Amino acid sequence: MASGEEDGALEEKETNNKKRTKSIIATAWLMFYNIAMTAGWLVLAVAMTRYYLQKGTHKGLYRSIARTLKFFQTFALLEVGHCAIGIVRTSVIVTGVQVCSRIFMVWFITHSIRQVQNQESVILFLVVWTVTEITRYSFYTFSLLNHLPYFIKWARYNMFIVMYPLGVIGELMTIYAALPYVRKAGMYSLRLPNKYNVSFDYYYFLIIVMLSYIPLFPQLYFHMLRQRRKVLHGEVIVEKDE
Ligand SMILES: CCCCCCCCCCCCC/C=C/C(=O)SCCNC(=O)CCNC(=O)[C@H](O)C(C)(C)COP(=O)(O)OP(=O)(O)OC[C@H]1O[C@@H](n2cnc3c(N)ncnc32)[C@H](O)[C@@H]1OP(=O)(O)O
Repeated sequence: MASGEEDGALEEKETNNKKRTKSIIATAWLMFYNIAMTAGWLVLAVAMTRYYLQKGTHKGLYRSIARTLKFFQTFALLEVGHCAIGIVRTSVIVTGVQVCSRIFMVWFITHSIRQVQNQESVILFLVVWTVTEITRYSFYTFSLLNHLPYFIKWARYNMFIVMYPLGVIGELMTIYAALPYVRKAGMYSLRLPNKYNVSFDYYYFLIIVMLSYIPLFPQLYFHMLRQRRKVLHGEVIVEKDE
């Protein structure tokens, strides 16, 4: 009987040790990830400011920062993994929509359709993303260190109220500007007849993507408003299973 109890206690101790090791590794990784991302977006902020001050125009700005932007925004795909393996308490779906829409903007719009790269709307979403991400990743970094300055917490849960709609306006205007070029070039489209007997029109796909902002964006926005109430006003919010 006594030996059974001892075995149980030993097992519990081992499980706790494993959990602790796992959480130390996860915290170390998140620390590295958040510092790297804060640094990446800071580099982008400095590069954009320098370009604009030196050239006095936004034309050519996107091309000058494209590589760094593509690298750090693509790296953010790991965030979906963080949620999926449970090292951060965030919904995979919410994070997935957020990250995928950004990856889509970077690779399948701005990178692929050169003619839109000098649009003001590109600069709009770039500036908005940069300000948001510097705040967000420094928020996570300082939270992990248990030394979160109030102004970062405040900025994280207030700036999005304006930044989110501005970012969406920039993104939608850029996709809209891309439409005529996509139609003219028949880009990423598959016409019939072909050996697979399927057709795909990227032009109409983009229109569907634009329309999908209508149901999806409010969900992200209201998710952030709930997070804001929870973190800034201490409200207890029962989240539905996502
Ligand atoms: C095929 C094509 C598909 C296209 C589809 C198109 C449709 C798209 C429609 C929508 C379009 C959106 C466009 C977006 C534009 C912009 O981004 S504009 C710029 C403004 N943007 C924002 O302000 C972004 C706001 N969004 C976010 O912050 C997140 O991405 C989020 C996932 C939406 C919400 O974040 P969430 O993680 O839920 O909230 P938090 O409060 O920050 O965190 C919750 C807890 O998790 C911890 N945590 C999360 N990440 C980390 C991390 N990296 N490191 C450490 N910890 C992390 C966090 O600390 C919280 O923990 P607790 O405090 O313990 O709860």
